[in-house]
Amino acid sequence: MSATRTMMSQNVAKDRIITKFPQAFHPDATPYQKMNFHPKVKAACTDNKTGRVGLKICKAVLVGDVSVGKTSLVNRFCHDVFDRDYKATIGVDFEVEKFSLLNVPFTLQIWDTAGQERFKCIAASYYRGANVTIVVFDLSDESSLSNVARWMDDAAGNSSDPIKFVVGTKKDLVSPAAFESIEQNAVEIANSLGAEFWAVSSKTGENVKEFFFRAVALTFEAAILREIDTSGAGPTKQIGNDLITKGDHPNIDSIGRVESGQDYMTS
Ligand SMILES: Nc1nc2c(ncn2[C@@H]2O[C@H](COP(=O)(O)OP(=O)(O)OP(=O)(O)O)[C@@H](O)[C@H]2O)c(=O)[nH]1
Ligand SMILES: [Mg+2]
Repeated sequence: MSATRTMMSQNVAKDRIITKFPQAFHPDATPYQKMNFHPKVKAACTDNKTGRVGLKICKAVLVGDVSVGKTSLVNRFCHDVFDRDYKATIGVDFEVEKFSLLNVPFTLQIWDTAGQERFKCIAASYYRGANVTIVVFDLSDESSLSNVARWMDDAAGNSSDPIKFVVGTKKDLVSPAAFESIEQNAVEIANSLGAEFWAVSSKTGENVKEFFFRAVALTFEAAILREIDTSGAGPTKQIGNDLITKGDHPNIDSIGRVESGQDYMTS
């Protein structure tokens, strides 16, 4: 997390506070059709009772071909920087980001894996238990899109029903006409995989924060709903207060996904 970022209470930076439910990139390119936080989730957050909950830190994993822009996407979001030079990721790396949603602290580990084949077996051991699977491809390189299904299979197949995204990067490199054409294909593929589609540019920053906020909100909501369902005692615990440092490998519980097709319009 950037040291210069203004910190608020609970050590959450000002620009990591989510008060409104972030919307999908495209309403026809998502299985997550809800428009607002679930009323039960809002009630749980308003209640704000302390205590421990089984849920630890949630985990997001980025996978995809070599050089599609996974590290750049993480660096743009976590550090607001962009590097034109390519430095291949060796094995895996991760960042920890703290958020506040509806005044409740929530922490996401963002795992950045290597696209190079020779690191695949290392990266694969980190897929397990991911709450969010993000398959990244390069909007300026059709071949990276054709590998999306395979990456999703590998990564999401090792997790328990994660929230799924297909993210096209380098939007700044494609003309509007080229974008329209590849977007159509990408939306079809994302839909067939039960994933939500996004198009971003780590160079300009376009849609990067919006994408991560969306991923965080869907993960948070699913985590709280699962806690409410499994505890049976209702929303009386505080969620997301555990901290980890690099090197820790917590055994994170997988979370249930919010039923798709629901539309929570209540305020
Ligand atoms: N123009 C432009 N270039 C980008 C963008 N994102 C990444 N790049 C460039 O693409 C190259 C590869 O980016 P990385 O983020 O390192 O790719 P990666 O997917 O992490 O690659 P591996 O770690 O090898 O799997 C770098 O030269 C980046 O500067 C983008 O949004 N726009
Ligand atoms: Mg990388």
